[in-house]
Amino acid sequence: MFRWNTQHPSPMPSHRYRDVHSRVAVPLSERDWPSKRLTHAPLWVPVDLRDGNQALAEPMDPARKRRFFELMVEIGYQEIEVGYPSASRTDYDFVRLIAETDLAPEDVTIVVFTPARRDLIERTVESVRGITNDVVIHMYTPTAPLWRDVVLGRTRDQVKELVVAGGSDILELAGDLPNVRFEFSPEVFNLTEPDFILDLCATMTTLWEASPDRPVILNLPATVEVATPNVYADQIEYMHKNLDRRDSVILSVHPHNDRGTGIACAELAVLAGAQRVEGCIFGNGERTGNVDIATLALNLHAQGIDPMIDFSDIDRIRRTVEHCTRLPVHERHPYVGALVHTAFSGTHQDAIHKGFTEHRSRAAALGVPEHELEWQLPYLPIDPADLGRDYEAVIRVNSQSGKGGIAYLLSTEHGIELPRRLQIDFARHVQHHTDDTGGEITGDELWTLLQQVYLNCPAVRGEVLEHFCRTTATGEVLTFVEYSGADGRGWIGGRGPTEQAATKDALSRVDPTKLTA
Ligand SMILES: CC(=O)SCCNC(=O)CCNC(=O)[C@H](O)C(C)(C)COP(=O)(O)OP(=O)(O)OC[C@H]1O[C@@H](n2cnc3c(N)ncnc32)[C@H](O)[C@@H]1OP(=O)(O)O
Ligand SMILES: CC(C)C(=O)C(=O)O
Repeated sequence: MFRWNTQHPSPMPSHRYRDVHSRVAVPLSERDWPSKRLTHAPLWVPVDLRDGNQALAEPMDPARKRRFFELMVEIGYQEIEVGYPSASRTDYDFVRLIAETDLAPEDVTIVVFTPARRDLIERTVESVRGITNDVVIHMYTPTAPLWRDVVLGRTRDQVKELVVAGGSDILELAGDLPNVRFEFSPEVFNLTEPDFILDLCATMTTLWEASPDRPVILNLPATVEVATPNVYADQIEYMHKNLDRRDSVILSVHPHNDRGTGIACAELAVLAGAQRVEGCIFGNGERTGNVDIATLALNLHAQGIDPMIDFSDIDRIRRTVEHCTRLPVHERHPYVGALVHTAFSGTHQDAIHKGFTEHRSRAAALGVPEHELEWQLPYLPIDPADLGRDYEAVIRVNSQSGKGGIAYLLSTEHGIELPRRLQIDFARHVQHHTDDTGGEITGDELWTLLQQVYLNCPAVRGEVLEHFCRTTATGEVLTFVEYSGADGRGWIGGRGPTEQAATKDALSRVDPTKLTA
């Protein structure tokens, strides 16, 4: 039999790891999420100022925190985790700044984060005193077996006591503040026994008297991503179906990206019943990061669903985020990377070029502005213009490119539409050039090469077959003549202020002895 797979066992010690199903039970047997659809945006909660910040070698200074917060407000986030006020003076002072100024518009909810430790809870509650906005006090505790054993050194019952003690402290210190609500996160939810999570969540919603008017946020983090996204979706759907007081709970998720599938986890979790998603804009965060809530939002946009956040100037957002985190956003990062709307390869460029032409003529035929017309372009999942990008970088030419890309650059940057047969001829010259240099060739360099090859070359001898006139973006006219010479067919050009002058120039360079005009 044909041996089509010739891979060998690797020397990697994979036997050291256990699969997720032997680490945690996932009791869901009938699942609804696979047949559900995304129809609207969940409540997004950026945690860049807390979870993202705690992952930076150099945490944000007050000016950076403020700039980031202002950006989040400006683009539409309505609930923002602003810090871990008991952990550092910067975080505490930032919460006080919100209390003492009008930095936060009144409809923005402020979230502060605390562990279940009375001294730290006291400091947290102190930090939010005087804030008139809605406030969420977010308490977390490790609950997964490894964390119970190794980090806390407590049994399940003792962890429950810790959670109840923390929850009671919060209630005692902030329960009478009418603008304050509560959030609980069992840390490493995805590795904790489901019955324990249900027990802790029921205990907290009872203790905090969750009601539809004062719902409790239960945030179920994949603190460390350990399974395929369908497993997380099953875990979330199980909670969605079995949580106590479900109508008084806002079910939230907080995926990380250790396996590179944080986005899929969040999307499937929303299908499974999650209503709120915590993450970071462009995915900063511990290790491989928190889930990227910009990509999540734009994935909705690309499906025709309003993300409720304004990414229409994505490069300005990127620059601000890069400034605040001091981390660069990768060129291939979905939606925002410098190269994500660019095609270098010939067949893709050809398709995009044709797609733009079709788009323009469809818009004209329907009498609809191009930026309003339904988007159907090959290889471009969304219109870069929706994100404030122009079309300049959509096509870039190197040795992988073909005539379509070259023609596109000459057309968009120099206003000149080459006839198809000339495109084919010129593409051979460009290919030699890019093979020699090994690099990219810009629109201006293509223009220079075009002039070298056809306009600044010596005259030729041959018989004129056909000629084409083209007007450039600067108004100059170029005439290209196809001729048949001793070595076969070729092209040569001439230029002038008018068609007549350009044609006369071009024809004179084919065979001056036959010139009659
Ligand atoms: C998943 C997450 O993102 S969780 C957030 C993580 N973020 C941070 O840790 C950033 C800010 N943290 C800090 O500044 C500090 O760790 C502080 C101020 C919170 C505590 O500092 P320290 O008192 O010096 O404690 P340290 O950090 O060394 O150790 C943590 C202690 O808290 C315990 N602990 C950890 N999580 C929790 C929790 N959620 N609730 C209660 N206790 C906790 C640990 O078991 C350990 O206890 P031990 O000292 O008895 O062994
Ligand atoms: C405690 C929660 C919210 C968290 O940051 C995590 O698990 O990553």
